[in-house]
Amino acid sequence: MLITMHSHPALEYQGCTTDAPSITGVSWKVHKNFFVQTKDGHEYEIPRGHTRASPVLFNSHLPHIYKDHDVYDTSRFGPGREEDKARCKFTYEAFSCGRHSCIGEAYAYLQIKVMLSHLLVNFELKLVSPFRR
Ligand code: HEM
Repeated sequence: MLITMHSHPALEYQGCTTDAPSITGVSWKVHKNFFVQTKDGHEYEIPRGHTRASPVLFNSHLPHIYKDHDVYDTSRFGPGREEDKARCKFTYEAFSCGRHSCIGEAYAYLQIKVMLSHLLVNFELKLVSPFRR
């Protein structure tokens, strides 16, 4: 099946798809000791050989980073707010960060937009339950 990309106003800026991949988790083995710092300033050393797990769903809803952290609000990533960049370059980690971050990120966003475009262009959508505030 060939799916073509139709542009749709709802998909104009990246924020509309940025929330979609925020439910994954990342874990890997630590190859050399490193330090992490909590928001209260406490430092912990993570020793070599340990497995580091990063629950992306949890990290994407931290109240000291994201305003109304439990609300599905794609505008939080848009111009003027950019909550995903407010703290540091590693705040948004759905595609991981650093040297081994996802090389398919841009492609994944493109695919999500193609899928959403296809749904918005071809179907009438309505909420069957009230929108959670
Ligand atoms: C919503 C879709 C996607 C999500 C949420 C996602 C997420 C991630 C995450 C979190 C990592 C880091 C894993 C780690 O540190 O252990 C990763 C790595 C990677 N991803 Fe994705 N990914 C997505 C789609 C894709 C696509 C479409 C491709 C290729 C076409 C791709 C290719 C890769 C590759 C090759 C790596 C390994 C990079 C490295 O180790 O240097 N991903 N992805």
